[in-house]
Amino acid sequence: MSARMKLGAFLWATGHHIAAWRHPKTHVTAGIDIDHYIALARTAEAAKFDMIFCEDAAGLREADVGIASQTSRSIGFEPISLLSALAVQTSRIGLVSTASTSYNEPYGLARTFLSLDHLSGGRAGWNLVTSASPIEAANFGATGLKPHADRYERAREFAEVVTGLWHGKVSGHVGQSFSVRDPLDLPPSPQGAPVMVQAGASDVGRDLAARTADVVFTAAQTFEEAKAFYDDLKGRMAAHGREPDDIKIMPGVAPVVAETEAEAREKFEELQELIPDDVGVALLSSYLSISDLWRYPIDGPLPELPESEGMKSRQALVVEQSRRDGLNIRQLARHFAGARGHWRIVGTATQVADELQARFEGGAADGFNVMPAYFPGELDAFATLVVPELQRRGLFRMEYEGTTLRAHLGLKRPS
Ligand SMILES: Cc1cc2nc3c(=O)[nH]c(=O)nc-3n(C[C@H](O)[C@H](O)[C@H](O)COP(=O)(O)O)c2cc1C
Repeated sequence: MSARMKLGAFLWATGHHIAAWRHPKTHVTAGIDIDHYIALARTAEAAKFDMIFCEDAAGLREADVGIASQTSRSIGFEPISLLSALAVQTSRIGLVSTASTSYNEPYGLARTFLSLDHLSGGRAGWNLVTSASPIEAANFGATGLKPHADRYERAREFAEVVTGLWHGKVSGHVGQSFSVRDPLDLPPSPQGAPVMVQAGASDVGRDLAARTADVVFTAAQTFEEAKAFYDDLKGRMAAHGREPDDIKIMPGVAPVVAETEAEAREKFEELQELIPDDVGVALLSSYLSISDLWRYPIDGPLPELPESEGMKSRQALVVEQSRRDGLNIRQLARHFAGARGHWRIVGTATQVADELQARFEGGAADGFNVMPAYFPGELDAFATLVVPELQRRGLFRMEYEGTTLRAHLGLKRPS
């Protein structure tokens, strides 16, 4: 466990709550508003966050364009372009974005991230993803989504070539998927090389992370899930000659925080009320793997469901919750769409800090990737209420000690 927790600010257009775009304190074009992002990055930097993180997918986020256009991330910048602009508007905070190993080539991607690392003075990070969505696949040829194992095999070689190029060790790579003749036209950056981030959850995804990642994001609801993931991943590292502390594991957390618990609950309920029924029902349908849920009365119970061929565990979870709490379709849709499967804490700064501290000190996290419900309000609330509470408890830095992302994270400079 690290001495102090690491914090990431996961930036996402109007916010992480699916209905954030309808909130009166957001604006729908936030995803393409550079001033909005500059303000968020500066807030996170003033609060001494380790990094900001921008996710990505080269395609719409929902298969149905009508539904996609009614969620909080329907328009947004390509993230590496965005972070290049933010690099010159900030001076300390780490700049991390996703890029796909399925729809890029390693030489170009290595060059782009190492350039970002240079122009930010050593603050860049790459979240390696293999891209699991068939929606993206359809934008890169007609052959559809490649099998999971093939995507990870390509990702393994991709990561090897990229890190080799960053460390000046590749020339003449000829492998299964890639062939690269020359080194990059860039020297190592002030932090040596960009930070490698991953969020794979599968067995092969965890193995790749154990071998190559510096930071790992995860989605875990309970302490037990988070702890099991943490122990499993750290346990895989010795096989690759690495120490447990060489990877920082940062589960996502979606807090809604206010001065009083009642106020926090009110804020959360206000967001829940904003979820359009058709969006809630569409997302619930996908969890249940049925297409005609919209035919049933929204204030009535779930219909009898055929056995799922999709996400069996997710279907069972929804059915169980509807039985246990007597929830109708509308209530279930709001419950699952609003949280989107992430760990949510609604409460005061003390309550949020207590929960983060328990996971951090209980060996289930090295830090957290904070996913504010809407921007800028909930990032401001976390920065002004929760961060000072964590600092008061000695759990988070008061000042940056270094200038690079590796220095913030306490990571060794790559050799
Ligand atoms: C916090 C977090 C952020 C993620 N960001 C992205 C992203 O930006 N783009 C993407 O395609 N997948 C993203 N993912 C999905 C993971 O990369 C991965 O595909 C998923 O966890 C399933 O694991 P597997 O690929 O090993 O099966 C993210 C996951 C988490 C937990």
